[in-house]
This record gives sequence, structure tokens and C-alpha cells, in this order.
Amino acid sequence: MRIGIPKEIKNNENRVAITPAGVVALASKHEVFIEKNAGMGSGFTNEAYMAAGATIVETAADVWETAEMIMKVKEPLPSEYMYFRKGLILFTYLHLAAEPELAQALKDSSVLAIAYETVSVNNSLPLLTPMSEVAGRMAAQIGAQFLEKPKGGKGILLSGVPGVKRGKVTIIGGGVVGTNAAKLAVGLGADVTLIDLNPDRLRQLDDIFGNQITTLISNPFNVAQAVAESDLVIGAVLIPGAKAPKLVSEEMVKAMSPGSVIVDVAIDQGGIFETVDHITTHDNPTYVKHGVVHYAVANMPGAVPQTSTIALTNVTVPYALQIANKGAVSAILENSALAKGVNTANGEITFEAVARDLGYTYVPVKDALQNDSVSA
Ligand SMILES: NC(=O)C1=CN([C@@H]2O[C@H](COP(=O)(O)OP(=O)(O)OC[C@H]3O[C@@H](n4cnc5c(N)ncnc54)[C@H](O)[C@@H]3O)[C@@H](O)[C@H]2O)C=CC1
Ligand SMILES: CC(=O)C(=O)O
Repeated sequence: MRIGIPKEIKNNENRVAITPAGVVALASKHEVFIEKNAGMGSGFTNEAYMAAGATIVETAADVWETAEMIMKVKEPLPSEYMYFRKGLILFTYLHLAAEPELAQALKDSSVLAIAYETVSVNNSLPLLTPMSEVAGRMAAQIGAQFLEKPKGGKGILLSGVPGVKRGKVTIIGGGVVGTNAAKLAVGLGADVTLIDLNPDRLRQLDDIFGNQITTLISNPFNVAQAVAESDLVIGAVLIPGAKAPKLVSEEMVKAMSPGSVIVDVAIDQGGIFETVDHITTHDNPTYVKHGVVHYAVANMPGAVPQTSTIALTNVTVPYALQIANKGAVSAILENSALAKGVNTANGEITFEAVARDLGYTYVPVKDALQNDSVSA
């Protein structure tokens, strides 16, 4: 199979969808085309890719037009939609519930689009997990940074100092992002509260952290009280594939003290704060509303690409290899984890939560694939 890796074009997205090690894994049986300088942000030179067996091509168009499967990191941006076509396999993060125009473009062009974030094994999301680990850890660091006065915050140190109280951090969602945010926030010495809907998850978190954190069940009363008392609130909720629920209302944000900070990690699925009305970028990561600093960057791991690219490709390349070796249709039909990743196929929306949130008819992936055969 011809596999193409374009350079990422989202603001400050320095990750790339493959490392030289990944090329070695694929190139013994397949052809790998990489856009010139695509790996530079992650520390991988064109020469390193060529030595691993890849062909370097000059432009994004060369990659998109040559490849049968495109591997990316972030969802395609509108300038990339012109490359969509029937027979193309797209393997990347998509977050379609929050990207209606992209969903329509993939549907209209009959791309077979496999979203990293919905590939699922026994209720875990193996291709989301490493980036959630990164973003969770970053969320605590970033929150601490924006609480500093010169960064627009109220001017507190999360750890406090002897004789001065610690800062309060509330994390809503106790999955991978939430747990990793808690690890760092506890490490920074903050007073941490973790809120989740699932009592069994709260039990696990209690076992992991003991008395280092407070756990609370998620309901509007607990969320309102914890948010009002907090210096930093981190949004870390996920309902796989679906638009994130707005758990923190505008009124709750107004009740926070001026200079407090919100980090809405779940912004890639639309975000959990009513006051987060747009995605921010690494260039311009925050805005202030009701006196509260809001951070809503949808590609947080893009800022630490040397860590993130390796963590991401460690888990994506084995799936890419299955797709390339077996052909997409056989790989999907034989591997239920991969089948759950398919969001669009043959002009249909094949992930139920995406179809529901965007108002399309849901067509199960097997039915969509039977409607037609994908060239790969
Ligand atoms: N902004 C960025 O750069 C990045 C964003 N993310 C996003 O972060 C979000 C969280 O991801 P993960 O932690 O991996 O998901 P996860 O599935 O591991 O955890 C989600 C948690 O939310 C909980 N939850 C669901 N409904 C809830 C409610 N009403 N109240 C409280 N908790 C609730 C679940 O029980 C679960 O424990 C996702 O949207 C993911 O895509 C991940 C990586 C990077
Ligand atoms: C999960 C995701 O969208 C990211 O790592 O950018």
C-alpha cells in the first residue's frame, strides 16, 4: 500500500504521524511517502526518514495525491478537504462531533475515515490514551503557569508556602486526562478535588491517590460548589465520539474569583464549560471572561512534540500496519477495535454518537462497507 504522511498545518502543531522507527516497520512491505520537513518539529530529519526507507516528496499535494492511506495527527483543515476522494483511507484524530463541516466533507467525498480517538478495546481508547496522558499532565502545568500574575492570573503558587494555604484545583472527569492532571497537581502540592460520574472510577481513584485528593460524584450541586471554591478547574470529561456535555454553566464561572483559571482539555469534543465559546491556539492560548482566564487549546500535545510524536506513533503504527497488510476492509472486519474507529465510510456516518450529535442517519460500519467495496 502507498502510505502518505503530510506535514501538519494546524497552529503550532509540531507532531508528525510517523517516526523513522515507524517507517522501518511499514517500509519492508509498503511504500511510505513523507512531505519534506514534516518531521522537523519533532526532531526527525528528512535524511533519517530516507535512511529508514521512506521517500521524501516536495509538497502536501504530492503526498495526498500519491497515497492510498493518509496518516495524520490532527483533523484535516479546510485547505486539505480538496484532496478527499473515494477510495482514500484517512487515519488520524477527527473529533467529528465538534467538526460538522469536516464530517460533511468526508461524507460527501466517501472517504474511509478512521478516527484514532474512537478505536476502542474493552472500553479503553488505546490511540487516545497517550495524548490524554500528555494533555492531562500539561493541564496542571499550564494552569499553574496562568495563575501567575504576569500571565493574567490571580497570582498564587499552587503549593502555597509554609504559613500560606495551598491553591485549590478541581478536575472534572477522572479518566486518563483527569488522573494525569491529578498526578501533576498533587506533585505541585495543590489541594485537589476529582469529580467523576462513575462511582467505581472514584473508588479506583481513591485507591490510587488515597488522602492526597478528595473525590466527588458528578452532579450540578457538587460541580457548582467545587468550581466556586477553586483557583484552577480542569475539564477532562469524555463520552466517546460524542459532543462533550456542558457541565459548568456561565453562572458557575461567574462565581469563581477573579484571576482563577479554566483549562478545558475536552475542547476537542466541544468542551465542558459554557463560557468556552471558541478553540484557542498555542499562539494565543487564553482569553478572559467574567474575570476568569480561559485556556482551550485543542492540540495541547503539539507543544511537546518530541514526547508526543513518539508516544502517539508507538500505538498507531501497529494498527496502520494491519490496515496496510490486510487492506482496510479486511482489517476493519477482522478487528473490532479498528471497526469502532471508522467514523465515515462510503458516504455514511458510521459512528453512532457522531451521527446523533450531527443529525445524520447512523449506518453501522459493516453495512456501509457492504454497500460498496473500498478500493484498498
Ligand atoms: N485538548 C487536547 O489537546 C487534548 C484533549 N483530549 C481530550 O480530553 C478529553 C478526556 O479524555 P480522556 O481522559 O482520555 O477520556 P476518558 O474516557 O479516559 O475519561 C473521561 C472521564 O469522564 C467521565 N465522565 C463522563 N461523563 C461525566 C460527567 N457528566 N461528569 C463527570 N465525569 C464524567 C468518565 O466517567 C471518564 O472517567 C477527551 O475529549 C479527549 O479527546 C485528549 C488529549 C489532548
Ligand atoms: C487527542 C488530540 O486531538 C490531540 O492529541 O491533539
